[in-house]
Amino acid sequence: MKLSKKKKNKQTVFCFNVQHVLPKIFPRKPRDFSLPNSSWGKEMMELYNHYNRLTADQSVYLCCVSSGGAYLSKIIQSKARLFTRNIRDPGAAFEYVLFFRQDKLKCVCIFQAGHLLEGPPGHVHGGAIATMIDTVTGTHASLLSAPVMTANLNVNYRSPIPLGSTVLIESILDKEDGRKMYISCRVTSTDGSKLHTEATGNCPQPGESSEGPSHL
Ligand SMILES: CCCCCCCCCCCCCCCC(=O)SCCNC(=O)CCNC(=O)[C@H](O)C(C)(C)COP(=O)(O)OP(=O)(O)OC[C@H]1O[C@@H](n2cnc3c(N)ncnc32)[C@H](O)[C@@H]1OP(=O)(O)O
Repeated sequence: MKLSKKKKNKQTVFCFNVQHVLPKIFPRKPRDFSLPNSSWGKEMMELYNHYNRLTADQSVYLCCVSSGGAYLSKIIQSKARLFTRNIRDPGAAFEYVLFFRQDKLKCVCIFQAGHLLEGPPGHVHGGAIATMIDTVTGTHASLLSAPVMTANLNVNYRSPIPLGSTVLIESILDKEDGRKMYISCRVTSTDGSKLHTEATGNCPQPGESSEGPSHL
């Protein structure tokens, strides 16, 4: 993948290490699902290496175990898994890694869509795309403040994503208004030439009276 000079300059600021945040949230050392595995295609690897080079350390995150809410039964709590990381077969479903700019105003996610995510024949299911957008906007908003819940997500599907392909999901903070964070997101081909999906989300920090994201 060739990156234009302009794009390179823009991307050199992605250097926030999400792992620094994790110990506060997850008491056990999680398996890092964002590390490369044998299912990652050439494009996914090249992009990963590109963004990783811009970081001082490995700027990757993700764990599959959810700590679960106190209201859950012990059985459900022990079996709870982060939805996007609950399929152990590498490459079968959601393969992704997130990078954040140091000021946290922008985030980029490299996403390779596996064969279990089929919707229309040969293409990715709209719910799977929305799941990834929700993951990116929700994680982005959580890093900006504190764990959030998605209150509203508007998704416009512009062109289908071929199954097995790698795409970029980029989010930016549009506006912060008290507890509410407005984040917009674009899913594009890796060279940015094709727009697949656009979305806007409102992710407030839950108020004291609401249940809140106890799993984070
Ligand atoms: C720390 C680093 C961590 C990093 C590592 C993270 C790891 C993690 C990885 C996984 C990342 C996955 C991320 C998934 C994110 C979900 O998928 S969350 C699951 C889906 N969402 C839900 O289930 C939320 C259900 N809804 C609710 O619980 C409550 O409605 C909410 C959203 C918490 C808000 O309730 P509340 O706190 O009582 O707030 P409320 O006063 O009603 O409203 C607050 C403000 O938001 C506005 N609002 C409320 N609802 C709406 C709406 N639907 N539309 C527009 N505005 C609304 C209100 O108008 C209000 O505005 P103001 O009046 O203040 O101007």
